[in-house]
Amino acid sequence: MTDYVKVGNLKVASVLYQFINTKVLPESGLTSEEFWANLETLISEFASENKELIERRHELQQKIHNWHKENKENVDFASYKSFLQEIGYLEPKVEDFEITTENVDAEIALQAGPQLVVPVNNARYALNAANARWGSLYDALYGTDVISEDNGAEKGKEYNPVRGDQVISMAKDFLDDTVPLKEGSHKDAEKYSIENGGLVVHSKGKTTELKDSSKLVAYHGHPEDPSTLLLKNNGLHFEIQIDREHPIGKTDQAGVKDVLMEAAITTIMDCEDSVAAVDAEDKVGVYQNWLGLMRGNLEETFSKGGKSVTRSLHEDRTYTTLSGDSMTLSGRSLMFVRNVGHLMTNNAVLDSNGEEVPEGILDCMITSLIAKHDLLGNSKLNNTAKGSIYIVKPKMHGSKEVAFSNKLFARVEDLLGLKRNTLKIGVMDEERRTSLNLKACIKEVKERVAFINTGFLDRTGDEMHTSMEAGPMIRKNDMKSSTWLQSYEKSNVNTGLSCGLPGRAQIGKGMWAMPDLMADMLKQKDGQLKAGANTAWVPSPTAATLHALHYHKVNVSEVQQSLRSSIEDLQDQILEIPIAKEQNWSKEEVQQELDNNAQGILGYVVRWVEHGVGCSKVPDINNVGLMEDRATLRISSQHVTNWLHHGICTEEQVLETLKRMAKVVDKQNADDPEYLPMARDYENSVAFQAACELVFKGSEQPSGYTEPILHRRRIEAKQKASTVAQTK
Ligand SMILES: CC(=O)SCCNC(=O)CCNC(=O)[C@H](O)C(C)(C)COP(=O)(O)OP(=O)(O)OC[C@H]1O[C@@H](n2cnc3c(N)ncnc32)[C@H](O)[C@@H]1OP(=O)(O)O
Ligand SMILES: O=CC(=O)O
Ligand SMILES: [Mg+2]
Repeated sequence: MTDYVKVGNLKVASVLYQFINTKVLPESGLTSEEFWANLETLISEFASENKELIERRHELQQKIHNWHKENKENVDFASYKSFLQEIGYLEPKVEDFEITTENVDAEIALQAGPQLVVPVNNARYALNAANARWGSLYDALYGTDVISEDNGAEKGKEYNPVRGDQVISMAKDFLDDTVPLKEGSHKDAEKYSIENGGLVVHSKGKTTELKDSSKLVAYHGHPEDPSTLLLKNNGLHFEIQIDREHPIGKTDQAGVKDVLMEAAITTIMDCEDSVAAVDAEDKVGVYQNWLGLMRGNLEETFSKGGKSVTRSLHEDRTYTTLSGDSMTLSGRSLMFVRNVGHLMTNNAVLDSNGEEVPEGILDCMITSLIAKHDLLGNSKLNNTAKGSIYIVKPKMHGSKEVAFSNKLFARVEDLLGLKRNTLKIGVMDEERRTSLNLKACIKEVKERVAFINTGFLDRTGDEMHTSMEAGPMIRKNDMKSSTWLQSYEKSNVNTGLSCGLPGRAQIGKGMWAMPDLMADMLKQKDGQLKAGANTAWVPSPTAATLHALHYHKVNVSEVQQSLRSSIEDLQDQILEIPIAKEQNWSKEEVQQELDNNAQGILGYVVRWVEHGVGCSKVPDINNVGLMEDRATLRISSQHVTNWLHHGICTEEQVLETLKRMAKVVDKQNADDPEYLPMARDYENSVAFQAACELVFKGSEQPSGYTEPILHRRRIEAKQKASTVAQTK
């Protein structure tokens, strides 16, 4: 049971009330009385409109379901499109305009580079993410499958010089590609020095220089024997680190011990899909880490490799420039915070009618208040240099919902004493109604937009749910090459370019969801840059370091410039529904699809519901660990629902599959002493029942979202665990 304090006409969970009053409000410029009164004002002004927007989603969805039911035999594209226009799902075209966002930090406006996402309630990971601005290339290559373990290059327990040599060779290839020498290769370098303000590379009794001398920016140590060389290419820095005493440096003829890459330029501290926060207590867990990041004092102590480690935020990095001045680069990734969307409510605050308030409104007010500390200089480690607060807003449907966020942000600015447009917005383009009307959406936030990003995972879930009645969908893995998805990705870039985002805001692309397949990522993820994105999501710091290599190869601003000449309207292609033209799947293929979906759903849900873990690496049926979050769950559950709905499989078959896969997932978790096996008692396993509900009641879920079921089931599991604890 949650304890509440009555504050004005609100009831505020005691745990939140205490946290805000004692930890957040001091030094924020607001008194407790002001803050809670302002929150009440905000809720009274915005909660009912928020509700209406959700009802509007439902109303449009019902009309679309009905249209498909009535037009099953006879799907005529022109009449489908005019129907969508009539109901307001497709919005009127918008005149050309350009965004005018100001005071955007260089990491967003100017630098192209990786964007890391992390569940903010995990302090260990969140700190690691903030510090992932800089990452060791040697470690990233050595520790991943980028270097194969064949021919004596296995990782093993001790350092393996065969593998190490391959790492060093790859890193030097990177140097030759990025900062080539006038003559010869970095592989032959015997000594680096700085003479007359330029890099001199000594090799075999001769010297050479950089082809482009401007790429050397600064250094550490003595010019004749530097310990660090700071270089810059395509707007991104990296360091060649030299130490002849170091175990690796000792083996290198030039003493190079590592190449340190500027990696996660920006990080999204996530309160949304990678987090399980269902009540006041959980929300405080989320907010307190964000507070620690914004005040620069977050710390976490944990044990790693048998040792106790305390992790805190890294300091900035200071260098000597070639003219002898001092220069500083940020030691940390520039942080965004992702709020939740408009859908959910939370029991952390109850309104005057005793109803839970919209969680998105609460997030906006509290995460902004917390970030105000950064603007006030209350942190020893600054986030923004431009006085901005960066909020990612997910899962908005169409321009009215974006306009609502804009209005909400402006009101929060007033209530917190922040200048207009301090709160910048990152618009996730991850719902069909937003992709189709993106220009109108951007227009609503044209003075505060700091990014658009194709969240293709949620977007795929929405694609399937919106057209649930149109027919059975193609297989999940075929979605990536389907017309709608490719056109949506292109259209997002086109729209971003035509609305003048370059130089002011990011055009971003989605997550690499296979955290262990780094060799594949290295081969493929530059495709997002070639398609015009100046940032793309990675799941881990290691992935950020490796993905940074792509930005050195591809000059995104040149790509964006060249794409401007081929901007076209792709709305009709985006509207192409990915239903299977022929349903000639073999029995085995159907079963394989179900097995894979069921394994992913159960593997993720069991940790969400029973342990409150919002993002997990879950093996698929080929034993590849996949990053699963609520968006990937939305896809898998909606896919099963869709095939069930259209008779591609039966209810018995799905239940049998879920039960069989529950045993597989139980086995995968057998080493965890806290784990509650699902197969022991399917009926009473809250996680198993949640998974069943997600697929068997999938058509009824708003936009196919998984949050309503996950939250309810997590609350149930928490209550069950506390009853068990009390009876012990
Ligand atoms: C559709 C969407 O909305 S996508 C956005 C939401 N998704 C995300 O935020 C993905 C975030 N990623 C993660 O949570 C994790 O990488 C997972 C769950 C996918 C895998 O986690 P694990 O199985 O623990 O990874 P693994 O064991 O390989 O690595 C753990 C190490 O990497 C670090 N790490 C992994 N992911 C991250 C991350 N995103 N940020 C910072 N550090 C990370 C951990 O801190 C840990 O290092 P440490 O021991 O020094 O603390
Ligand atoms: O939020 C990202 C997505 O792909 O969904
Ligand atoms: Mg998403």
